[in-house]
Amino acid sequence: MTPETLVFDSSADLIETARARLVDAVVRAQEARGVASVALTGGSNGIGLLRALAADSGDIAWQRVEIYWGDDRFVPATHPERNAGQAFEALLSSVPVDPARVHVMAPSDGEFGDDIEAAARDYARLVGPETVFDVHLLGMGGEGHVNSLFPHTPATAEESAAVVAVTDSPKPPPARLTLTFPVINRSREVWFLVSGPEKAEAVAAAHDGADRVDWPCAGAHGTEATVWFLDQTAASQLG
Ligand SMILES: O=C1O[C@H](COP(=O)(O)O)[C@@H](O)[C@H](O)[C@H]1O
Repeated sequence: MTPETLVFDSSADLIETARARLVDAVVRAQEARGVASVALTGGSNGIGLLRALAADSGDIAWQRVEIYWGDDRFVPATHPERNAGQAFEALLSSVPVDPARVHVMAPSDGEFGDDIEAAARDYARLVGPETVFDVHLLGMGGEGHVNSLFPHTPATAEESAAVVAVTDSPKPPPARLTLTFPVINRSREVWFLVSGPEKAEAVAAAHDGADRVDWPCAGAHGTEATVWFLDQTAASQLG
């Protein structure tokens, strides 16, 4: 399926359109199935989108949103690099979510202590074989990583486990938990939120059908839609 690629003058414009479309996607999912399911991402635009939603989340019924994370850093719960902590600060502490529907990945001082493999198995059990995200949000690194799936790593090659532990992430912090491609790619919609000239080569590689081993961003797609929200600099190498 051909991805939809939207190019904006600025990341602020990108975020505002993604916000409006996410409100619409969540409301439609709630109308169709009662509960919407969203996988969040960290990163500048991912957290910017959550801030924008805190200001205006339209008709979203927050009690009926299942919230997951695509990845998180395996550091103490209060560490500033936790994607979950940033998401709570940006949005989740100010909207009426159902705590039982907010599925945080374990931190390194949580119930599994520093046993990152046990933490990965636990999140894989939680996600199970059935969970399908209505929208899986993705940021992207300049080398094309999405979630914590980096080029030329076992996590990126994973074909069965839903969640894996990463202990040598090239981007700090080194210890992370991440959803894998089998789970990302059963999402109804996968949205990339990408800005900055350092991301342009990876954006172009994904659009040119690169191998996900080299450019992990090339391997992520939704079953119903794949949408790239780009600023002009990130789109600058598109043909
Ligand atoms: O390490 C990570 O980076 C990506 C992208 O971050 P950005 O600030 O360059 O947009 C993020 O999406 C991912 O969740 C995170 O763990």
